[in-house]
Amino acid sequence: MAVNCYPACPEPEITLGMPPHSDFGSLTILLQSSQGLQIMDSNKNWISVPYIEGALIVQLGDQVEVMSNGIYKSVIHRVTVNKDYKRLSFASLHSLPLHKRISPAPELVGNNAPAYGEFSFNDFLDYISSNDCVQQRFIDTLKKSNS
Ligand SMILES: O=C(O)CCC(=O)C(=O)O
Ligand SMILES: [Fe+2]
Repeated sequence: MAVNCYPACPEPEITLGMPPHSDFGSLTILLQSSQGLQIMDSNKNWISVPYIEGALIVQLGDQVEVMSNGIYKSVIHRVTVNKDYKRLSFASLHSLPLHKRISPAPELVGNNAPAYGEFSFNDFLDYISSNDCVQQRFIDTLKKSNS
């Protein structure tokens, strides 16, 4: 579980509360205290997720994208800030075990080559400790050129 706190910001137009990313795990279940979450659509436009009191937002993560061989995409999202009030979010992050090696399900690959390479949580940790994750997401490093 991650609890995120975004203080009110005097110049919200020149910063972000959280930069664009997709979550590493399989599923994220999120509760937000006010609007701020944005998701990227297929045309690369940012769409604000409406605030509905008490609603839980479910997002797919990178593990589902890889296991489904790209049939389901992980959600690229970011968080904006505002100048009037503090925002909180509670993210319940669901992931396969840390040592588990994850790869596209053969049933979904069919006769084609898999679109993603295999990875584990350790590979992900190595990547985020030595790379700029805003420039390139970890999942992009797993994509095969045939995808
Ligand atoms: O604050 C939010 O709405 C999103 C938080 C988030 O993306 C995360 O914890 O990974
Ligand atoms: Fe996230």
